[in-house]
Amino acid sequence: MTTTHSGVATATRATAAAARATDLTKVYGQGETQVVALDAVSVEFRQAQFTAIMGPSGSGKSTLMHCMAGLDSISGGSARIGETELTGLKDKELTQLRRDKIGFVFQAFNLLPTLTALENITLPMDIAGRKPDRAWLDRVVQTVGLADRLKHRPSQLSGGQQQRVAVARALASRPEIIFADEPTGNLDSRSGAEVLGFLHDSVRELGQTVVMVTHDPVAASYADRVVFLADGRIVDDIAGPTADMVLERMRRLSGNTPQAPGHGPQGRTN
Ligand SMILES: Nc1ncnc2c1ncn2[C@@H]1O[C@H](COP(=O)(O)OP(=O)(O)OP(=O)(O)O)[C@@H](O)[C@H]1O
Repeated sequence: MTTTHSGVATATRATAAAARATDLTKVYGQGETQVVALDAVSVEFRQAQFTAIMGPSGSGKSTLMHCMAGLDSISGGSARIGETELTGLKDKELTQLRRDKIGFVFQAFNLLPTLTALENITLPMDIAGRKPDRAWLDRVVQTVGLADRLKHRPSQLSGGQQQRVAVARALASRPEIIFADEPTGNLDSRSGAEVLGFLHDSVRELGQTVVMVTHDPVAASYADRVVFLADGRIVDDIAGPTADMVLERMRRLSGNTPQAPGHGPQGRTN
């Protein structure tokens, strides 16, 4: 059993795979300029689990996320979202899969300035012509603590609140999986901690599956599990991470000194 950030055991209830890569290989370029960004990576992201992906710069974190989210083609092996194999899907089918089954949170909040928070949250569903499930939307809004900010426009919200709107937008359609790429990269430590707390709550309280790329050991400590990449391969995989455990692994991998715990968003250090 794994005890999470808030002391609630969730890992054991997570069994089925929300996404899976098998011998996933990604090669960029040809001949002398060829780069093997992913070298036969096999990994599974289980439902209702929060996974952080870490590794030195250039280790393949973004490539893994992009290939698994159908944002980039793969050179070999396979990638699945739920039971759907991404290889062989036509562009239109991939677009539909991303729209229906995947939520994205990026470092930049990507909100539309002329829309209110609520309109931003429901925009992807409005575009898809889908009616939001009211009860679910209410729960999402409560979970991310935005109930009294729904009529505000992005410019009237703090950075942390804007990123919470982006998290709510990703959650609104109840995707199979949310991929978050450095979601706290633009936030101060307090706002970062808030957003990580909400991502964590969305896993624990709403059963969401979240996969997050981060460079920050403290951010990773909010996850149930951390997968480490180096040179396009998975080199470590730890459950119930603390910032100190992650920092120590990062040090071993990179030889550099990454950010010390306490300088990023406040997270678990014990
Ligand atoms: N479009 C591309 N064309 C050629 N090489 C690429 C491309 N995208 C990534 N790479 C290479 O693939 C490798 C993995 O890159 P990737 O961006 O996935 O690493 P990362 O771990 O996310 O790095 P960072 O932490 O710096 O964002 C690197 O060597 C990178 O230079």
